[in-house]
Amino acid sequence: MKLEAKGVKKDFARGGNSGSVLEAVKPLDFSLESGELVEITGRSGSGKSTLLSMMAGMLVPTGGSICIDDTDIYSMKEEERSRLRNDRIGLIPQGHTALRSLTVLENVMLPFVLYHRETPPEDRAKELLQKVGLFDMKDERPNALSGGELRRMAVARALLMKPEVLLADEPTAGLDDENVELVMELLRSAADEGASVLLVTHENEARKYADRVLAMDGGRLCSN
Ligand SMILES: Nc1ncnc2c1ncn2[C@@H]1O[C@H](COP(=O)(O)OP(=O)(O)OP(=O)(O)O)[C@@H](O)[C@H]1O
Repeated sequence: MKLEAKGVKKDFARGGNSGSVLEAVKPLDFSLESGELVEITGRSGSGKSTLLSMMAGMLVPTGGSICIDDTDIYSMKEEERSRLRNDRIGLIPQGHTALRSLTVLENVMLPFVLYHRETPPEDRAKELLQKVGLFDMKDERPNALSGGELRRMAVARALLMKPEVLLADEPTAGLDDENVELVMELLRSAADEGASVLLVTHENEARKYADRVLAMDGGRLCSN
């Protein structure tokens, strides 16, 4: 699946009623093909997460379009876009997004629970928990997990539905070298199996897994 940003931009209102605007993402073009892993680096505040949220169908651009296989996702009805997000896009957002009332296994199965009615993919969820080293914690509640363990749980959740597009915002934040490698290998495997993978990271270690490394600076994207 091809994910493409065409002249996409995002402005945020700044300074209350002063009418000033922050151009968090300046008009840019970017495309992500099946089977490739692209890394975006850049200073804090340069617009990386804003771009990723727009690509994920979570944040309406101020201008331009985000297309999946030539369909503008923001021209879809909200319900259709949310189904597309759930079925075809795996998102690892910044920070922690665990539901505290569910177990680790149930948290990983969430993308399934939201829309599907057939047999839950429990075996796949367990296999992913094994891969991220959390199988023994599958029945715990998220508050028993460390920050790094919660990140790894989010990686397993994003991979559950074998998404065609995987968008990861700092998926290795707070992980030790061994776990950075483990998570990067999972993202690389997803790309090798045909997913389009976009990764925002400050992690130097991630470079060796990427097909392309781009840098964001002041809302602009350039090759690195
Ligand atoms: N909802 C919002 N409302 C107003 N300004 C915002 C909003 N979200 C982001 N910004 C601003 O847009 C700019 C880009 O933010 P963004 O989170 O995309 O940066 P980033 O490169 O991902 O940073 P970091 O590496 O720290 O996560 C920042 O100046 C930020 O303050």
